[in-house]
Amino acid sequence: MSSVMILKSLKKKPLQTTFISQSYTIKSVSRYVSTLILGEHEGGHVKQSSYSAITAARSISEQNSISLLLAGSGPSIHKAASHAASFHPSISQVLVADTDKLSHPLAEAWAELVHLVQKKGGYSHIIAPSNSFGKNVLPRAAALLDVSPITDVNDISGSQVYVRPIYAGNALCTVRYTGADPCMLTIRPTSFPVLHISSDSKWDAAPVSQVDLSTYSEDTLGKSRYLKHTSQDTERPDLGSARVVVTGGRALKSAENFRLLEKLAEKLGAAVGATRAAVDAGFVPNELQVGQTGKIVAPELYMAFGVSGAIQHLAGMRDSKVIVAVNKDADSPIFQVADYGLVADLFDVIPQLLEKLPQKK
Ligand SMILES: Cc1cc2nc3c(=O)[nH]c(=O)nc-3n(C[C@H](O)[C@H](O)[C@H](O)COP(=O)(O)OP(=O)(O)OC[C@H]3O[C@@H](n4cnc5c(N)ncnc54)[C@H](O)[C@@H]3O)c2cc1C
Repeated sequence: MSSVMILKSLKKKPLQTTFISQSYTIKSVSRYVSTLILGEHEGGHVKQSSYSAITAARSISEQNSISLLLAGSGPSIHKAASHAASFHPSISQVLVADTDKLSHPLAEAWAELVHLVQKKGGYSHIIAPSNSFGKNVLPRAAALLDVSPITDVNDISGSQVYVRPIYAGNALCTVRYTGADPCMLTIRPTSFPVLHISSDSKWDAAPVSQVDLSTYSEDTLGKSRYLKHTSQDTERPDLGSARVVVTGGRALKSAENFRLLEKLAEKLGAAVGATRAAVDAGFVPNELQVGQTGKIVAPELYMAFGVSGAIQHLAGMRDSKVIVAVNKDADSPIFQVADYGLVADLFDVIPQLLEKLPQKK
């Protein structure tokens, strides 16, 4: 690596844009705030993205009364509910909708459930993570409740003022919600780190209550049918929540060459990501795509190999804490967002990294 040039660049920050009508002023409105979080669970545990939604709810108001809604059937939902009830003192209650009709997270069935729970609970806010689950369920539930949702929120400046990216993340837009309750949001989990509390803190676990499903309408349930669930069968961390991500672009040239990146990921305990060009070329499956039409990630370390840095790709990774880019072309746009840049051939760099990095224990 001796003959390569190292670039240190200033990260370009997205433009901050405020689209608030002049007649409004930003101030926190003092009123009773209660939030329903749409929670996802797997294997008896609530997913981290749902806990990020709790952090977002706390940003709306510290006095927020937060209810976490879980749905499904069997012992795993009760295990997840019991974990969640003692996860953080800001959780006021855990609601469990225990029915076979919700064993699989079908959007229509969930939307109907949210409609029912909102009618009973009268929450001022409803929040879901901005992932396939939240993006699927929340707009449908919003339509049933006749409100307009705000999506992809990455900052909260008051109980009704939210920041969200526009133009593929090149500008941030501040919006004020002026509609009727509930104000419905999808939030970017990477922007709201999960709240942790020291293990010696003591508080009473939140109550776990069953949702009364006697009026749960099944009318909408015939519109979609559950077929099967496939998930990444890997010991590597999940791309959406990994601390380190190594991403390859079109320059990798083949699925076989992506094995190099996988070996690097194994050494670093990282998740593997890819650009859309690499996915479209069939080097890796679609679920590894990072970007505007792929996953949004914000790891501690993002390493991009042979990635040009198209705006649609940057939209999915520019919030990463440290970005390292390796590219043959010194003028490649990826260097505008990189903290550390290496102008080099990835086929020289990756084998050297593999040789020098110790095996992860
Ligand atoms: C509506 C829409 C949505 C999109 N959504 C996404 C999205 O979600 N995610 C996404 O990634 N893209 C998305 N795209 C595509 C995006 O515009 C780019 O085409 C894509 O990101 C480019 O991928 P790439 O960087 O792998 O390929 P290229 O742009 O072809 O870049 C390859 C890079 O590799 C470098 N290189 C070549 N050989 C080597 C080598 N041996 N060593 C080191 N460097 C080398 C080159 O200098 C170049 O910079 C979208 C496009 C559209 C229109």
